[in-house]
Amino acid sequence: MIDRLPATPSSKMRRAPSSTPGVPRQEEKIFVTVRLRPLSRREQALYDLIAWECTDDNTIVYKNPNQERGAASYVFDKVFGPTSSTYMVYEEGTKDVALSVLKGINSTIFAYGQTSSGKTYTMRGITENAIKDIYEHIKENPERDFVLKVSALEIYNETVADLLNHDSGPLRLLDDPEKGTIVEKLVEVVVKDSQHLQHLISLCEAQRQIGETSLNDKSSRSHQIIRLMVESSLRENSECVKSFIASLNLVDLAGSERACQTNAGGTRLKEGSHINRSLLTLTNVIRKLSVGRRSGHIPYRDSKLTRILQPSLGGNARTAIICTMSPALSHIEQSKNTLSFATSAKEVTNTAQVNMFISEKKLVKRLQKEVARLEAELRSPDLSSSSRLTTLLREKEMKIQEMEREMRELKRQRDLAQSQLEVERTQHKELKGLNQDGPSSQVVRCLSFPVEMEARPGSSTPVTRPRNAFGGHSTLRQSVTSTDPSMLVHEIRKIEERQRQLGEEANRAIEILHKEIASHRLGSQEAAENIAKLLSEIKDMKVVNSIPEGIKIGETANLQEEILRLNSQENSIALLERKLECVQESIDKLVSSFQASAESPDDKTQLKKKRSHPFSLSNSPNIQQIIRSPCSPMSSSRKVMDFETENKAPDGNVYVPSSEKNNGSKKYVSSREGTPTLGKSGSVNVKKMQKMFKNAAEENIRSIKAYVTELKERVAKLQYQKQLLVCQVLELETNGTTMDGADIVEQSPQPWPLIFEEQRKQIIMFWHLCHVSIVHRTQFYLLFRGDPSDQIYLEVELRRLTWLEQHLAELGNASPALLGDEPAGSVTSSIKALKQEREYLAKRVSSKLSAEERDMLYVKWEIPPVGKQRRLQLVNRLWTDPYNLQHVEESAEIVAKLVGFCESGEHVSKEMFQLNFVSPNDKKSWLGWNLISNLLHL
Ligand SMILES: Nc1ncnc2c1ncn2[C@@H]1O[C@H](COP(=O)(O)OP(=O)(O)OP(=O)(O)O)[C@@H](O)[C@H]1O
Repeated sequence: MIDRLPATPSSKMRRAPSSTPGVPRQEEKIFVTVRLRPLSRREQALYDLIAWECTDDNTIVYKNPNQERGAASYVFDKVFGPTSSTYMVYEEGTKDVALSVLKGINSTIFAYGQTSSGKTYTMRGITENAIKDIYEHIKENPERDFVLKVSALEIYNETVADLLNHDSGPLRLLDDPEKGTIVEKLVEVVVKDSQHLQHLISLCEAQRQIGETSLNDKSSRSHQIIRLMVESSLRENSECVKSFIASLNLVDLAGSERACQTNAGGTRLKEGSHINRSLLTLTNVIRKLSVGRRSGHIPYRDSKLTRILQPSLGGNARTAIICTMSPALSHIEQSKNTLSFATSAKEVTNTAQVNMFISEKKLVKRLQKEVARLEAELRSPDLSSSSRLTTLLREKEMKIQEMEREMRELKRQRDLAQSQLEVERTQHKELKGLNQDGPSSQVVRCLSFPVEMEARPGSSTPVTRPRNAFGGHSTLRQSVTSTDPSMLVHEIRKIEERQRQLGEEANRAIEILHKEIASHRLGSQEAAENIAKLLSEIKDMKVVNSIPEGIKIGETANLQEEILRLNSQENSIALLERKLECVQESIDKLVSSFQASAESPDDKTQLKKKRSHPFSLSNSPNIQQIIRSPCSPMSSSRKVMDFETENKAPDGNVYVPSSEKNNGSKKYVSSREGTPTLGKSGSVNVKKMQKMFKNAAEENIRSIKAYVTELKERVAKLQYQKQLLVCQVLELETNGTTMDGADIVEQSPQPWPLIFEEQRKQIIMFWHLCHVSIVHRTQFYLLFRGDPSDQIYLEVELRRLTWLEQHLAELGNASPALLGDEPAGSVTSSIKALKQEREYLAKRVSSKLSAEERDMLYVKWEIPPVGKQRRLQLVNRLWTDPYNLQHVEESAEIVAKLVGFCESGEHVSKEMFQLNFVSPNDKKSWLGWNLISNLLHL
């Protein structure tokens, strides 16, 4: 724990750079106060004059009573006049520093001044108050243990003596590399309480060298240092082993004196010269320190006093100096010297820090406690292990119960699946029995199954499965797993029905678009051309999109025929899709040409355009119907609501004074902001109207665009559903030629995440076997991550790959990798294509990956540091291990970066993802479907 340092006047404080990690240091200047005593009886008797005055708490002024001239003033941290009590001096000048010792910070308080100026008088009071406060603090902090030790010494004639052990004789000073200067054999007494301490201090005083001078009856002839060591730590039961330790030095210096003033001779003269010499060293040290440590050598070693006080002078301590002064004019020179010393002292900076140490005693106790605890644990091992075993057993039991429950559920599901399979087998055998003409006609016979069997009473064929409406994925999945040909035919028809509805919807949209555009005939040539083009495209679309309604589900259905028919329709679907794209492009052009014309600065042209193309939405009443259409992405948006409200006829007009002062006419505007209406004067805000019309038209076209996009996506979805059906037909055909009913895949119901993992593993394996483009693998892998809606895509991909793999095995030389472009290619060419793709990706390594990323990948993928074509080596290692899922994941990440699959920011719609083996960036549409048809050779 690190305690905050005691408060210090902010003017004196600044943070030190943290040089000692873990221990806070604080730079702080010495706190300097001046105390001016009253005139002594002796001075009064001599009619001495008062030469000093404390003008405020910080300023002392010299006023020469004999001269009228101006006075010199000195400013310090605190100045105490003759009426100030010692308590006040303690409270305001030294208490804060003194009590730092309780928080682990060394502190020193000393009094400096000429002889008889009041040093001893002041220090005595300060010591008393400090002791009182220290014990008060100890009382208020019972959670801490405090240990106080006291030692005392005097330096008399440059000899150090122990004031608590008078018989010890002169003591030596030793230099300790860690502790600094120490006084050898100095007795340290453990203090019992405050009285004990007071008593010890009084003993010291009694031992101190005192002599009578002409200035002071009891003049201190030595420097006295009382050192109080304070150790504190948290009490026994605490886990904290850290303790504070610090010392408080209470220093009463001997007074500087002038022999002429003290009338000293003999012993006193000798004492005086020693005193003055050591005080001179102290002054030199202070002066040097005051101009900064860079000023060079600091002469600490020139006196014992400065050696001992070294840490307090610019070192690890907080220091307060009280400079005592006589107010007498007769001592003016000495007083000025004192103030000069004080002025230097206030510039000296100390660096105090909290002194912490690890209490060995506490550490030992804590370790002993820990050992005892461990021993106790060791002594009763059975207890702990048995309770652990019980917990483990309970956990195991719960697991077993859970597994049993799962087994029961699995059994139930298996029985259900088996009974379903039985039904399937019976059905299949019956169908097989109808056809004896070989594999292909077998399929035809299968497909000749009556479509609406339930509707035919008296039918001999049992119908066990209810015919669901063909709607969402769940129904589709059910149909996928069933592989019932009649269901397939039924589903194909349902899809067609949906497709037809979609077509109708598209036609309606296009018609409205047509009307809309017809009502907005633009004036410019370019726009007119655009419109003409758009109209012809729309016309084309209507032709293309008219999917024959006449095809009715006949008495019998043939899957082969169905596929042929689907295949022929496919062209029209692809055409529809392309046309939708053309319409979109035209709309884009229309918008841009309209914007260009609207931005024209020519007001006349604007007006002309406005007149000829009033973009009034009232011209297209059906547009709201489109927007409200359940298929429209705008159907529920707040935008539509605003749009409707914004454009309807205003409820009432509000009079607004016109700002156009040129005609001073009054103008009426709609109560709705921005919707103009004709004013009584007939003036129209043309620009405003143009802007409004432009916004409305743009909004309209945006809605249509969104709607066209949605149509495209829905067409794409239908395509996938169809693809899935075709795959089923293929599978059925293959099964029909090679297997009997027993070979129909028995699927145990599994949770989707497991199915997903399984299918994805298979797909990865097929990709590898079929040398599929690694860009395709990456895109598919990253797009389909196990969402339940991914089922259909995985199903299609898996079926296609299964079929392709079989197909390759049969042909021995087909090309799965180039399915989109070369349906009849060879394995060799697909390998070649893959190689080219890798070379292409290798070229992107430098531009798409940073040098750092490259280096990291080279290391990770173990590409030798020297060697040619490191980039190609890296790419060649991608997607090479289908068994290692981490390898697959990492390969996908790298390829995605190389092709910018992730960074493009574009939303890659799953529905729009084409299951052909080319990049989705390739603009070709529906190649996947064409490919399947081609492979079917239909
Ligand atoms: N602030 C004060 N108010 C009243 N009397 C004071 C004050 N300061 C000092 N005295 C008196 O002045 C006399 C000299 O004081 P003191 O002995 O403390 O001086 P000193 O600086 O320690 O002298 P020396 O250096 O010679 O030891 C004492 O009689 C003391 O009582």
